[in-house]
Amino acid sequence: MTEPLILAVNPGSSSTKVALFAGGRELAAVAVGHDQAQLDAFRGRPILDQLPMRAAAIRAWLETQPGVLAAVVGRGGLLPPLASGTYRVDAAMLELLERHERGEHASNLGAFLAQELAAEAGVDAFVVDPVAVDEWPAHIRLSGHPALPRECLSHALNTKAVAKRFARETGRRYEDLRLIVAHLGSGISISSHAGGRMIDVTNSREEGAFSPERAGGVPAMALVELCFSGRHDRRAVEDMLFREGGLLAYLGTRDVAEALRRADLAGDAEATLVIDAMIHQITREIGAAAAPLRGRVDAILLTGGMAHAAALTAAIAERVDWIAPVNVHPGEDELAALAEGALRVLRGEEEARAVGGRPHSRAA
Ligand SMILES: Nc1ncnc2c1ncn2[C@@H]1O[C@H](COP(=O)(O)OP(=O)(O)O)[C@@H](O)[C@H]1O
Ligand SMILES: CCCC(=O)OP(=O)(O)O
Repeated sequence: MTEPLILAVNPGSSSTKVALFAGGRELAAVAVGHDQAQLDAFRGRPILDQLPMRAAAIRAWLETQPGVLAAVVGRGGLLPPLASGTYRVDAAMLELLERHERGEHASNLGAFLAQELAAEAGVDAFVVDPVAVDEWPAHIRLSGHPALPRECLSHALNTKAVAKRFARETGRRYEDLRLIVAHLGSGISISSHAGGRMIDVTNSREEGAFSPERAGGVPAMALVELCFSGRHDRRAVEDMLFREGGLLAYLGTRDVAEALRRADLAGDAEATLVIDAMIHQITREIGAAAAPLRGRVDAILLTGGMAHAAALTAAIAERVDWIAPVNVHPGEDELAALAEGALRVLRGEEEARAVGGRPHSRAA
């Protein structure tokens, strides 16, 4: 029997990663680049304005690929807090994403792209483990003021996929492991896992370590001063924190390999200081993530684009391997995790959920 052909779509801030899978096997993949001039034209506009451009780029690639699709699956965006799993894209989900009450992010495009391409092929559209996956116990939500609750937004898709892969490879069940997963990409989220749940995680939009382009947690009173200084409007402050913070703000580059080269080969003191600071913040958060696990941690998993840099992962491991052995899983496994999530539903191993809470019937 031939395996169903699944198109997986992962919209990022500057590219859309796309792959075709036959069952769990990747047949072809591409990162459809969107050039800076194209992206600049969308600056300050709603993220959904990018839909026609991104859909056209995927369609052009898809036309070069043989085969008949069985499903399309996209990265899930800033939906209301959800359980981990595969969700059918429906009108309620699209309406929630259109309202973007939890914020704008490239992942909000995933359901729309999946829906549009699936409709053209006459098949179902899904998202898997959206960034809004929330498995927190109640006390984790308190920040220190009731007007400012903590929010769970993270790289749930890659984090869960890497944790489950580690479990498989070591012959154990994810549910039986106590893990810390550090997703080290353009944004950073560092999570504690126990009993098959992500019981705490630093929100990669606004907490924790600074990253190649995000400020992470910043001093609150200084932020208040900045916001009311009259020198910056709301958009400018958001950009300082979200797209133009971290490494980019300090060194003028979000390219970690370049920053490491500058620090190491060019002996650039500023680059050395900033890299040291980022390593310090990452390792401090990993240390903090051990507390909810009572210090009983089976492994620390380092993943995301930055985990390609051996010098960086070695420096992190050296500071945290007193907690647990450190395993490195460079890059991200998001397209495969998307395809696997859709496949579980197509094979009847999992029932697709609906954002409304109840599982969808196939006819919905
Ligand atoms: N070989 C590498 N060495 C060092 N840093 C890298 C390497 N490859 C990617 N990165 C860094 O990883 C970051 C992007 O990570 P990634 O997980 O692809 O994030 P996202 O998908 O959120 O854009 C970039 O800042 C990039 O500089
Ligand atoms: C919004 C939470 C997930 C996140 O930060 O993803 P990216 O790093 O891909 O922007």
